[in-house]
Amino acid sequence: MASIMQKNKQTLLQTDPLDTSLSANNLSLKHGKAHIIDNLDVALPAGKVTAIVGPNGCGKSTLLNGLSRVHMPSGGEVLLNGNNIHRVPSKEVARYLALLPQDTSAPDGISVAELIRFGRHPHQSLMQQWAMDDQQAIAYALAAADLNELKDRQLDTLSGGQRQRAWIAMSIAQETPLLLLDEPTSALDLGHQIEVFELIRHLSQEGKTIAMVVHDLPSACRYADHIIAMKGGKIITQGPPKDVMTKALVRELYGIECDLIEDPMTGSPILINIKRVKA
Ligand SMILES: Nc1ncnc2c1ncn2[C@@H]1O[C@H](COP(=O)(O)OP(=O)(O)OP(=O)(O)O)[C@@H](O)[C@H]1O
Repeated sequence: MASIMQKNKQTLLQTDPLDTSLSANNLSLKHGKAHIIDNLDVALPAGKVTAIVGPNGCGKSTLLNGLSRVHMPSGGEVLLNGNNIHRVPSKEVARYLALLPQDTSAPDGISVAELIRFGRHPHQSLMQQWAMDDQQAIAYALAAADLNELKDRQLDTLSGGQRQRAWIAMSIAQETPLLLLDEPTSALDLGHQIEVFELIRHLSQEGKTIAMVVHDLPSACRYADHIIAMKGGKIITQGPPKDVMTKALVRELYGIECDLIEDPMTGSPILINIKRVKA
């Protein structure tokens, strides 16, 4: 039995974050009997920020969960560094890939610092439970998510936005080359949204590959290098924001008319004159 397990397990070892890759071939994902994603091919550009956009229910979270091994495919495969992710031991996957899901839950009474410490679990072994690296990663994550003043508070006493920052900090503390974030700024005030998006950009400049589900199109265009636009479980277009974001796409995705202008500071597309055309 042990030798069969050994044979099926695959090893990933990559030291340069830019060598870490995540892709899917012919990926199909179901909820119960409902086919949500069918035969989808996707590859996250290494070292870049990818924003996944599309209307409610189009399958963005399902795709992210499929890519991160949370959701078992009904067909096709997800490849982490070229290996079928379902054949890689969980702890090894967790050293490469962190997922911040849309719905999070934590044990009752846990503090912010304790939650963030969970992020270090994949790096610990029986021989070495806690090291200087862990301490530094936690200090970095606390500062990055602006949580130093809240680190001893119980998670369930925080506001929704504060709690969201604590979960972001946990993902950052995991120090993985791949970060998959499902609506990481949905509960944040404008100031903290910008901080989180700038942190995401900074992490990608350090070589991390990041995919985030975002509803706010101007933020997706401003902070992502690559947009994946989804509808009905399919990728309808993808590419750099300036190439992808058109009036026709916005109409197709959301049933709204708008004009697009360039942000005078960044050159990224902004929507104006927005009008609903479809009920
Ligand atoms: N646990 C579940 N059981 C059954 N159906 C589900 C489940 N989770 C999601 N679905 C369905 O799968 C489809 C895709 O859902 P998903 O959450 O991936 O969409 P989304 O694009 O992330 O939506 P949103 O923008 O609202 O978060 C929807 O029709 C949804 O109702």
